[in-house]
Amino acid sequence: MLSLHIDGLIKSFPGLDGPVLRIDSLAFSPGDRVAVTGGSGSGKSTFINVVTGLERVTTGKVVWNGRDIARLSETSRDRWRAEHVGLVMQDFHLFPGLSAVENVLLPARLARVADAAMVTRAHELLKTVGLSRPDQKIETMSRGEMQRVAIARALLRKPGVIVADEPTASLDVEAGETVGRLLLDMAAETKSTLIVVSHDQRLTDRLDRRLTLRAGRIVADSMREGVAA
Ligand SMILES: Nc1ncnc2c1ncn2[C@@H]1O[C@H](COP(=O)(O)OP(=O)(O)OP(=O)(O)O)[C@@H](O)[C@H]1O
Repeated sequence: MLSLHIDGLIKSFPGLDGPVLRIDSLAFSPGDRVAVTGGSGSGKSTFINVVTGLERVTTGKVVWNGRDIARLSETSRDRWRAEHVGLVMQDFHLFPGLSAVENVLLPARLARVADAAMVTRAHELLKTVGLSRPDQKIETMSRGEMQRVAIARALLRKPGVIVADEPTASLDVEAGETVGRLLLDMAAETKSTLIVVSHDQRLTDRLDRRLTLRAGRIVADSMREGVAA
């Protein structure tokens, strides 16, 4: 579980009139489950990119458990992210030619931390997400199955925070329901802080807190009553 404190964050791109993201102050407690919503171009992906260190902020602090990742070099941010963040992206970022279990293990192998226990965990995670053929090649899987592989991969190293960008967007209702539930159940199991960008109301209604972005600003930040587990 990780806490997040953002302070004086500005993200600008050259050639634009103003910042695409501006957050004066924001805090997530360890284990928070937060939905991030907002219209197209409101800054949701930029928010994810800066809180995970994929992008460097222009100014400001992004402090995870006391560590300001905005001050780290790109290499150190990459290392920090690999250790602490489970990323589930809309387009999966899986590798064709590799099997389901090879995809789950790939980041850990690249980080040289894939020991026997992790191989066992990869197989267990695939079972948990409902996939019984660990050796099936990615390119032969349905989109719902691919998203489950991506979730298993994100959870392999028991990340302190899971960040999912539109995890149900390209799935039909039933697969989206399954993937949403898995994400919540598994975040609870690893006690991870959970940040989900989504337009899927069935999914966002299950989260405790909802941030709404407009033109790069947080325009609403609400706790939800009677959240379904
Ligand atoms: N690398 C970049 N260079 C210039 N402008 C950028 C860059 N990345 C994002 N932007 C701009 O920043 C704004 C926010 O983009 P962002 O992708 O964060 O929005 P979003 O809320 O995720 O949108 P969508 O829901 O359409 O994916 C947009 O106006 C976009 O054009």
